[in-house]
Amino acid sequence: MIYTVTLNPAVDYIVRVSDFELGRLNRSEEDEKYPGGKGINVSRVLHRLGEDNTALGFIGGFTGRYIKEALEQENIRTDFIPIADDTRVNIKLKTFEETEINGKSPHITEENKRTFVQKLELLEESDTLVLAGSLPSTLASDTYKEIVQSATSKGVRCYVDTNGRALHETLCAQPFFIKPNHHELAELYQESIVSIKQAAFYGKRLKHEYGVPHILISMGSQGGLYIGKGQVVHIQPPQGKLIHSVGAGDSTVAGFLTKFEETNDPLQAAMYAVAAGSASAFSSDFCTKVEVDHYFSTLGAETVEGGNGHED
Ligand SMILES: Nc1ncnc2c1ncn2[C@@H]1O[C@H](COP(=O)(O)OP(=O)(O)OP(=O)(O)O)[C@@H](O)[C@H]1O
Ligand SMILES: O=P(O)(O)OC[C@@]1(O)O[C@H](CO)[C@@H](O)[C@@H]1O
Repeated sequence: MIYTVTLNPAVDYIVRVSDFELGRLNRSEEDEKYPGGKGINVSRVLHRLGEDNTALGFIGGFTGRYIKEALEQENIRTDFIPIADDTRVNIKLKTFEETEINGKSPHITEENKRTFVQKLELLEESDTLVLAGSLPSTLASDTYKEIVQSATSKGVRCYVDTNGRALHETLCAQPFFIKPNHHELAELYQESIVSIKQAAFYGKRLKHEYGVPHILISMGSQGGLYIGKGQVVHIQPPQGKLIHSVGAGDSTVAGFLTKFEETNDPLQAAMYAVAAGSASAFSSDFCTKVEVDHYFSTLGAETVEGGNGHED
């Protein structure tokens, strides 16, 4: 079974205002609400790609109820832990550019955390765990690291998509897969990364230092760079018009996981990941399987260095 974990979910409130002015009353032309948070987005895309999964995490209040109901309407199983505070609301303001204001995280008590850890104790060897998004501020920065250590010791495959200190600490627990974007990778090394060559350099360094088996660096309109054993491969994204980039990275994670489960081939998985990320970036909601399969059939991969892309 695949489980996604969103410790800090959100209702994503997407507001379109074409002539937005700071300090004035602005009225939206269109607004939409979605159940959000990175793990929840991964759950939604996995489901669209045909992968049965269960969404875990903490939810509370009217916003939490909305998330649970919205997921259940899409036939996605949930097993959230209720908390006292309201789940946050994240504002995605679309003017001539995209501006995000992510809400403050709710309080997670020690008791909430204990209940969650007990739930994870039931994981089995054949399970896959996706840990995605920020940590609520009341949880320690090594929370993902602890979860990955414990799950990996049982043979559970852990996919991690987070940033900053939480990512840095989790690397020591050697998750099966990580998907930093190039800004997150740059932050780890306090460097600037803009080119594929720079991303390859720091991605290889990260692999050498921490031994994470599968690293996919997402690079927005430059596609993705996969770094595996003896493989450093760049996948150029398909052509298309950017409509909504929020959740493109989560679609990338879901794409990799879906194809890897099917083929056990990381290069195919990385290509499917880029196809899924781009298909979501090119639509106003998330990608559909038809779109992802179509883009996947058009993609190629180019070895940056370190083998022909098919070595293990
Ligand atoms: N402008 C674009 N054109 C084509 N593909 C894109 C574009 N932006 C994003 N993508 C696709 O989506 C994938 C993930 O994008 P990105 O690197 O921006 O992830 P991210 O920063 O984690 O995103 P987010 O946090 O918004 O979910 C890319 O690897 C690429 O395949
Ligand atoms: O604040 P975090 O947890 O880092 O990111 C949360 C978030 O911005 O990420 C998702 C897109 O990837 C959105 O659904 C959500 O609002």
